[in-house]
Parts: sequence; structure tokens; C-alpha cells
Amino acid sequence: MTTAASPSPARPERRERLGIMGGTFDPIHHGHLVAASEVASLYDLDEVVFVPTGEPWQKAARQVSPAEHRYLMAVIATASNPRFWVSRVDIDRSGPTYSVDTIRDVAAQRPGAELFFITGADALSQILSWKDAASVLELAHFVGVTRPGYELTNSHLPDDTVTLLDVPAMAISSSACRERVADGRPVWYLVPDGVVQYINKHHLYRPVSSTSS
Ligand SMILES: Nc1ncnc2c1ncn2[C@@H]1O[C@H](COP(=O)(O)OP(=O)(O)OP(=O)(O)O)[C@@H](O)[C@H]1O
Ligand SMILES: O=C(O)c1ccc[n+]([C@@H]2O[C@H](COP(=O)([O-])O)[C@@H](O)[C@H]2O)c1
Repeated sequence: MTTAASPSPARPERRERLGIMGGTFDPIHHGHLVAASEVASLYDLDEVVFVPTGEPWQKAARQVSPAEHRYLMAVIATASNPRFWVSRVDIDRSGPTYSVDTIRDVAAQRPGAELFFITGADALSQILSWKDAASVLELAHFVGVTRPGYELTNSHLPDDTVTLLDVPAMAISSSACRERVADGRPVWYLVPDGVVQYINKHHLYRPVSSTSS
């Protein structure tokens, strides 16, 4: 008598795990890239989507470079990593950029994916000032990463909404990169090589007088 082989037990399908790295990226630098890479590795993420802001309302007091420049620099910086992508959802939506919209838009494009929103310690400390903060914290799991000069804490946030992660310390900020370019100092190795070239080609961050030469 032959016994029919019992069907193998159905394995629950693994949900796609998607990181969201939101930022103004003016310009994108190695602090952003290392944070995303580290979270992707430790959380076994399939992909990380970098989402440049459209109108970063909490930076309204200062001049932010045109969204297309910030988007293209993010594309250049991530092009060599097969797991990194850049999304236009925030720059194609008019009005102030709210993460509640970002997460909903990304979720609509990737139904079923488990979402991990990556933030540095400084952004995490401000999260309760974001629009619909309570909903935001329900729509994705937040991963707060260390950043030199900022305290990383989730004590102001509801339990189980945010995980904290130590990442290699990169004392780099976009503001410092912009200041260096404006002063004629190098940003090599603070931002990817292609981003240095893009900044030079488009005369970004230069004092107005030096763009006419
Ligand atoms: N060096 C860094 N290490 C870890 N996280 C970082 C670092 N720089 C930025 N981040 C995080 O990346 C996200 C996007 O940051 P953003 O684009 O505002 O860069 P920034 O360097 O803080 O810019 P700026 O200096 O213009 O304010 C935020 O969550 C921020 O906390
Ligand atoms: O949702 C909000 O109200 C909100 C307010 C400030 C910042 N954020 C998000 O936080 C991320 C980092 O922003 P920023 O301004 O530090 O580059 C980026 O994804 C922003 O859209 C979101």
C-alpha cells in the first residue's frame, strides 16, 4: 500500500519588509546612507525607500533647495545599492509634507508590506510635533537611530512604537555640508562622489556672487 505524501504544512508567507527614510536631503550625505544601510541589515529589510520632502514645513524659516535637485542627488547617492530606491511621493504632492501622507502613499504603492520608518535622534525627539503624530506612530514601526550630538530616547513616546538602534557615528549634517560648500571647503567623503559632482555642476550652496562667474 502506498501512502500519499502528506502535503507540507503551509508556510505563512513572509511579508515584504520596507524601510522608509524620509528627509530633506539638502544634500543627502553618508549619515543618511549609513543609517539606512544599518537598519536594513539589522531589520532584514528587503528595500529602503528614500523619500525627499516636498515642502518641509518645520524648515520653512530657511531656504531649501528645489525638490528636483534634492531628489536627483538622492537618486545618484542610492543608485549603486540594489535595495535602495527613491520615491517622489512627497515632492509630487503639493503643500506641506506630512509623514502621515508619506506613509499612506508608500503603503498604497506596496500593499501588504511591513513598514519601518527610520529617523535620527533629532527627528525622533520632535515627532510629537508632527501632524497626526498618534496616527503616524500606528502606520509604521519607527526605528530611531543614534546621531552624534543628540540624545536618543523614546521615553516621550507610547510603548512598542519605536525601537532604538546604535548605528556607526557619522558627525555629518546637511547644514554643515552646505556651509562647507559656501566657504569653498570640500565635501568629498562626507557625501557620495556623484553628489559632490552634482553640487558643483549645478552651483548649489554657493554664495550668490560666485554663481555668476
Ligand atoms: N549623521 C546622521 N546620523 C544619523 N541620522 C541622521 C544623520 N543626519 C541626518 N539624519 C537623519 O536623517 C533624516 C533626514 O535628515 P535631514 O535630511 O534633515 O538631514 P540633516 O543633516 O539633519 O539636515 P540639516 O542639517 O539641513 O537640518 C532625519 O531623520 C535625521 O535625523
Ligand atoms: O509629519 C510632519 O508633520 C513632519 C514634520 C517634520 C518632519 N517630518 C518628517 O521627518 C523626516 C525628517 O525631516 P527633516 O525636516 O528633518 O528633513 C522627513 O521624512 C519629514 O517629512 C514630518
